[in-house]
Amino acid sequence: MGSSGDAWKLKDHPKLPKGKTVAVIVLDGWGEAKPNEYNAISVAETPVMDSLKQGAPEHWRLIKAHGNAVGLPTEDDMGNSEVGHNALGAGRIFAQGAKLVDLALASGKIYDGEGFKYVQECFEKGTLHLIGLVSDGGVHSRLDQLLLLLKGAAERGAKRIRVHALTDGRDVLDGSSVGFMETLENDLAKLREQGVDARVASGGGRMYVTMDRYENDWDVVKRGWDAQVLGEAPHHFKDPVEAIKKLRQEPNTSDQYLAPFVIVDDNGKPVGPILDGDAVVTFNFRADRMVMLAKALEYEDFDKFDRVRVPKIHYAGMLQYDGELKLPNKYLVSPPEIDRTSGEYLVRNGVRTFACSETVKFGHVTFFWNGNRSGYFDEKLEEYVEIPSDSGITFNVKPKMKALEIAERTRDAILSHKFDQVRVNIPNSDMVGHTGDIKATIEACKAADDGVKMILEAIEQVGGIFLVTADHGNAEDMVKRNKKGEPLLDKNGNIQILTSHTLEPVPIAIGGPGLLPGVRFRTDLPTGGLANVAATFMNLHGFEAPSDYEPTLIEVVDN
Ligand SMILES: O=C(O)[C@@H](CO)OP(=O)(O)O
Ligand SMILES: [Mn+2]
Ligand SMILES: [Mn+2]
Repeated sequence: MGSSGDAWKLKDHPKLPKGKTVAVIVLDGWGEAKPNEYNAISVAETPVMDSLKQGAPEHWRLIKAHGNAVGLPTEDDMGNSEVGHNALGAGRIFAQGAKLVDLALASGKIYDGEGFKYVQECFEKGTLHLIGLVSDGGVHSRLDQLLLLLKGAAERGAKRIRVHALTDGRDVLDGSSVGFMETLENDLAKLREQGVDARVASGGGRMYVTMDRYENDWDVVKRGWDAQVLGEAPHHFKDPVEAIKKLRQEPNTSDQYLAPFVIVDDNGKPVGPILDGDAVVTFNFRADRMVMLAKALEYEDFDKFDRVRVPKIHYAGMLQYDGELKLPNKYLVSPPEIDRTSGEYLVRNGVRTFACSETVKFGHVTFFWNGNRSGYFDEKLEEYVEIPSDSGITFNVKPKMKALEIAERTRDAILSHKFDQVRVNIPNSDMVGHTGDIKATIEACKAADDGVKMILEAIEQVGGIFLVTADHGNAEDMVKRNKKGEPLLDKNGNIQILTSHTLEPVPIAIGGPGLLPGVRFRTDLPTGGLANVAATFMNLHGFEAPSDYEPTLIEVVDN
């Protein structure tokens, strides 16, 4: 594409009119699965979503939201918000971070780049610190990638390595952090045998330590900073596996919320604070939950918490997490180049756009939607509204979250006639689903359905069009299953709760008084996925999608 305005001009759709208000609603973590007692969506009262389903096959269908359809390495990879919203917004499938890191490690190219060379400069005199999520969840990071990186760094001169491990239990089963830490410890022991001083230095649960997002709660990042950089934490252990086992016995805790700890030597001294002259790599490939730490590590001017001591380090991210902020400046693997997103096209074609969610998902319908880019394309045509999320709680205690507030603001945006597209993420089924609390998740699904109802009523009033879909599954299956699909029990005979996303497809529904009677889902795209949605809503705005976009899901038949 050239840089002239013409390059952005979208062709008129031959049959569909312009000027309709289009609501694009993304239910986070709302997949489709057989009804049963562990399917919180089927158990919940969801009259609006149920009624949309009655519109099948013309106005309701399923689309793929996991694996290759969203640029992940394998069909066993569940979907997630980053890849899901990237695909929804970009209308094309990009090889995503997980895959790009796999390729860079396999070819060895990761070690030839500027980012690795930059951290390597510290290997002679300093310590290499690796900070990130230790699990095989594949949403934010992968343990096998960390192990390869450890080995590769040691082979290339790292003599002293410290891992700052965040425990998961959200993309993987709660309790699995013990096993992951054992695997990591095994590999570190092998490195020690080879003369590399390699150890775990600190740890903590991802939701309580470090991995906050969209600046919802800086205390989370501060707890991590204290442990990782300053070597200060409420709990001291000599052995990280023992640390996890012990801390898991505290009341009301889980892998996700484990208290921060540091590993100390025989004299009680922390083994791995981050010091001047050290190198740091944050090994998560996914952006949202690393951006805040990246700012703390990289920015000279920083007032979000008192860093106490700011070490002079060489810092690189596994990827660059924010292309617009160029954050971090150095990185090991180039991120997917998600360009020419639907958001940018539509704005450049005059479509006035409103986007809204609460803090914990705000960046999903802005940053991820726009190809991991923060900020507006055209301030005059866009308004992004963030409803502040509650912080410091697990969302099962408030399963309604801010669904009502999101819906109200969106309703008002629709009724104001100031926007052509209103785009929202309703987070409940995902955020509460991740807590593993089935009862609360059922309430969450009802709250999301209520939110959809309010938005659809506003669309009805203005004669608009709606498109309702989801970014990946979560709440539709809350139990770990065997290959036959039967619920798995733990050694006490209790079901194993599934806190993670799933591999299930997600629904997509279209409708509203502004939808021409002849518009219906095509039948020749049975494998359609999230990346087909952008062309679909571009059509609903009266435009043809760019030719390299994944094809639209709809056709217009003459009645
Ligand atoms: O909470 C998150 O970070 C992920 C799960 O790891 O969920 P989502 O992709 O829905 O944001
Ligand atoms: Mn999501
Ligand atoms: Mn999620």
